[in-house]
Amino acid sequence: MSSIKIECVMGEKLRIGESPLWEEKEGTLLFVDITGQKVYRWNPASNNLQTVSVEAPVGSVALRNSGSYVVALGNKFGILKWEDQSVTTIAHVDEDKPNNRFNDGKVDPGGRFFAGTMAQELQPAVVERNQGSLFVLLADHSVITHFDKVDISNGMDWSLDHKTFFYIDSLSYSVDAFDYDVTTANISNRRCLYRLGKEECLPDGMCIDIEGKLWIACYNGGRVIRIDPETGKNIQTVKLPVDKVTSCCFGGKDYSEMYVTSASDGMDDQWAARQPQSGCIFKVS
Ligand SMILES: O=C(O)[C@H](O)[C@@H](O)[C@H](O)[C@H](O)CO
Ligand SMILES: [Zn+2]
Repeated sequence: MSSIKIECVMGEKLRIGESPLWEEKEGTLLFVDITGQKVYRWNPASNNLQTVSVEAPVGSVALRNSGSYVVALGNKFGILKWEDQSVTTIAHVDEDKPNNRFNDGKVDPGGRFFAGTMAQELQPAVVERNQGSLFVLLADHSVITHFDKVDISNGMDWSLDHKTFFYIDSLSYSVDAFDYDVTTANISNRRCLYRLGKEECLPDGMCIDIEGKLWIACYNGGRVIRIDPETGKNIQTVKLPVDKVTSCCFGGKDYSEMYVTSASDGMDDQWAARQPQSGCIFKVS
């Protein structure tokens, strides 16, 4: 990425765009609008945009081998069948915390679905603290709880050798690393890899690139940053024309493009007028 091009490619204004994911087989980008309670499938080549409305805030979506999707919806894991727009619940979490909802999630290198929860926000980034947990959905639909006392469970990914799990609890302003055992999904030895600076603001979604470097979406920081997990240093900053940058993933031909989601919830009229593309999806190439 020596000379960088940033384009707004999907102009529908989402409330909280999140969980972008490239579906290679279809050549489509999947993503959710959390508070808009929708899952989207968008084909950049044809610009065809499909939507499924769901009955609760949807934090994340992931692919299944069978062609359907798994969603982290409200306080449930569900299977989404696109053809009949149906969601079937397969597991519940946080049943003692009716104000909680799922947030970001991702499939690990062993095919398990990791997703975390948080208390519903009173306004963006304002939550009752310590209410969330990080969960793992296994193939047999049983659920493991990795840890609790999370403020806003957010971005995650795994190192290319599968030995490290990277995780963000947004209000800690930190990107953390754990040792990872891909045979058992065990995590251990939590440490801070990178602490966000003032201008970077809140860490939100993240993804890893083919060189093993991490890309972090900076909510209210208007940028994505590239972190070297070996040195814990910021090695690149890419600014976007909106402040509420929420998540990122690689996709497109040979995964050579980065798609970045954004949000529009929580902006007053003046702020929204200054950044009319808030809530859109950007392509960085
Ligand atoms: O998208 C998410 O992860 C949360 O649901 C959002 O509400 C914000 O990003 C959060 O407030 C900032 O961390
Ligand atoms: Zn997020």
